[in-house]
Amino acid sequence: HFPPENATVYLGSGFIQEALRRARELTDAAYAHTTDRMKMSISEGSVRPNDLLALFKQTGPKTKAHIRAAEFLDNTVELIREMVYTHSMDKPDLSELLSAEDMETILQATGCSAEMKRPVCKSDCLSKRYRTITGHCNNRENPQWGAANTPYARWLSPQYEDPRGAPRGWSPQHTYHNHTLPPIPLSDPRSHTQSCMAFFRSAPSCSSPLGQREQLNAITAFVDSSMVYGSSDALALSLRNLSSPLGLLAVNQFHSDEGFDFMPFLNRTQPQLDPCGPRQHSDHTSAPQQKNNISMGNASFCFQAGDSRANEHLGMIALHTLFLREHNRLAEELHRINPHWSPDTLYQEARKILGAVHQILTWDHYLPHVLGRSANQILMPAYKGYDPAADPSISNIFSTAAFRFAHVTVHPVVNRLGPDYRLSPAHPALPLHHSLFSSWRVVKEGGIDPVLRGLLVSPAKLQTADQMMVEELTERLFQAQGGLPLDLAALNLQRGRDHGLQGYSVWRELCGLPAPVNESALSGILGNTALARKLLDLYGVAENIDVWVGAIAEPALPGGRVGPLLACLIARQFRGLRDGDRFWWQNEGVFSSGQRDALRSTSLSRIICENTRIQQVPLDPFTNTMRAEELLSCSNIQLFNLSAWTEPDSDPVCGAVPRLTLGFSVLCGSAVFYQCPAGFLLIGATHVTCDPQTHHWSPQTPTCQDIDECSTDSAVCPPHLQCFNTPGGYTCTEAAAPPLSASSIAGSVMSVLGGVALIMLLLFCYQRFILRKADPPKPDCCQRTS
Ligand code: HEM
Repeated sequence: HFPPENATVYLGSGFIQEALRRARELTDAAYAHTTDRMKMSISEGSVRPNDLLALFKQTGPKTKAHIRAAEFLDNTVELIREMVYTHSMDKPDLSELLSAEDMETILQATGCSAEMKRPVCKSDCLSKRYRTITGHCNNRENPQWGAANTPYARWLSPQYEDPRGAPRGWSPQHTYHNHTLPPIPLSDPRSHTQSCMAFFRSAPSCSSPLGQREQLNAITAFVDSSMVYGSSDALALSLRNLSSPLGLLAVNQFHSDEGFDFMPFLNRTQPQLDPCGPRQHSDHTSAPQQKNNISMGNASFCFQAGDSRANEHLGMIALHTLFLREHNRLAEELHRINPHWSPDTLYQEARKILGAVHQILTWDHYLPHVLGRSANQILMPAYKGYDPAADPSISNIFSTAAFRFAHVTVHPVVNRLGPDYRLSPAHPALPLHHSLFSSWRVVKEGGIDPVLRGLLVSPAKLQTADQMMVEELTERLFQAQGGLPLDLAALNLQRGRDHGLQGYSVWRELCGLPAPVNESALSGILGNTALARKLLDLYGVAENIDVWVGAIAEPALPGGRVGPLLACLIARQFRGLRDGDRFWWQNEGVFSSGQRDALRSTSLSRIICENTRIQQVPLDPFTNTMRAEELLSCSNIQLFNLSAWTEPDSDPVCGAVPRLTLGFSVLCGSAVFYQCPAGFLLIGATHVTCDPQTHHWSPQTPTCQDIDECSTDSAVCPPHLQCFNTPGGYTCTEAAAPPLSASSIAGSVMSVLGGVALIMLLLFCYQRFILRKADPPKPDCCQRTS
């Protein structure tokens, strides 16, 4: 079966099939192992900190399918390599040994072929108006750019320890610039209780079958409020309230926040695995009542949102809840001004507004504080319109290192404040690890308002060289969920190696910043000789420093929270996300100029005022508010005026927009699109267009016709019940008689009343003319009853 030396013969199908068979077995065994591990967690009745890491990833069915295919592919390629090596003792170059057909066979068999298929993009007016949920087709030429379940972009090629993707530092003997990479130091307090910290590699993606390992981004890259709506169609659908005619998102059916909604609970099939409830022995600082598991029926405690990290921190829960409420508020308001819009249109328009709001809050209100005003001006020049050549995909360096800068800004204490912005005994301040995965606290401890007030007036942690990350994150991460705690700093460093990120100096060079060649250069860059020495003691040379730690060690730029390297990397990512987004809120044609003007006035404070009971807010929630006197009353905050979303009722050329008496319509360009309510069928065209020649709408306006479910589907009711059609629905009843409509009920009441009146009259006549025979009869009296 094997090619002779120096032959350019391909491996052949028998060989490929054997590799595929063994790789499938290996992959299945790995999945079975994970299932067993999960079963063990269930039988132990606990979620271990490492299981929580798995929860961090958005593993919907589509992501799972891609990961499985990629792992199958990875195992196949690895096996082929091994099989060739054992036979020829030669380091194989698979690109020479696998023909194009062999490669196609492998991609088909593993499922990667289907995963990498170019999506078909719709081009009707409404598809051009709204983003897809998955982010596909934003870029028409490169429809995968920025989409969910695509690999992270690389700005620098990866550097692994072998040609495939072994993590940097995997082999203790492997050296980098004559130095080994440092392991977690032995002085770690955990070394008494655990010899190592479990770590799972990020899943590979299908994208580079024979090349180096790439990781998968399961969510959309775009700042599109996907944390509210989800990044997969299935999740997006499950987050909606499909029975509402208002395009609302589903809300919690068990609890409300004094009239305001909570997110629904996640419907977990294994409630034991839910990490969000109070823990029986979480630890000694919990109040006794918090230690008892509170029953929520069969529902789980974790909230369901568009992003799986929603429950990770109380602040995240509060913000996710806030945006859910804002969607529903917007949809209701839009319905008020456009009652002819369908639930889908209301959902999409509210989603579009929330996406724009999120972009404005991020770019205009948040980023300048991260980069510093002057760096922001230089690195984030004014918007010049959509650039189809700009790739918005999230880069590996951004997610694995740069945007994790914020881990060093996380405060160790979560303040929850009362209406007077003071700590109150009702909801005391919490150590950070008690606020992780603790959704029950907003349900049972005063809703989201105290958490939001805490966020509004508590400063972020200031990063210092001697305490980069708080111990709450390095010593107690997920401790309250049981098991041995994790260390977020160690995870960040190891993740960087797992993803093959190159060292600190190389990234500085990419940014046009001088690479530190010696200790004094590094001391100059870090503004701290002791820190520079410590890093060089550990890593030997600056090229070896793990980029995350090198980057956060740089002092912040004036008015910002990050140093020059992070500013460069973060700004580059955000420029791509802005310029490469066809639905960017300022891109011509996305919103009207009136709508853009309204959007410009948006603020996080306004959203808080409109969706909570909070009465006082800072003018700019992204700057630190020190004193209660600096707060403004909500009545002084500019409200969001949606009048620019009122749809015109006439077209300049064709006049009045043809609407449906029963049914929905929406104007898109010079066309009107129609939809019928559930239970009705659209008869006629799905849309009509304004004909500039005739000045008429054509073709004819459609109508909505009631569907007779009883005659179209005989099995609609159980066999022993009879089906009766009603407008938009049907009923199943035992009685043979049809259910009464409103008009027939009124008719029946009239008949009964008439009958009673008749009897009364007969009685009256009987008494008067039969019992009292002496009186003369009055014919008109009895005549009236006839
Ligand atoms: C209490 C607050 C936070 C906690 C407990 C937390 C925890 C975590 C954990 C456990 C991971 C996964 C680590 C790994 O295995 O690689 C992670 C990843 C990450 N975190 Fe945080 N984090 C927090 C706040 C933040 C903030 C404020 C930001 C940014 C503004 C942030 C940005 C990120 C990013 C970008 C990733 C990588 C995501 C990915 O690629 O999947 N985190 N965080």
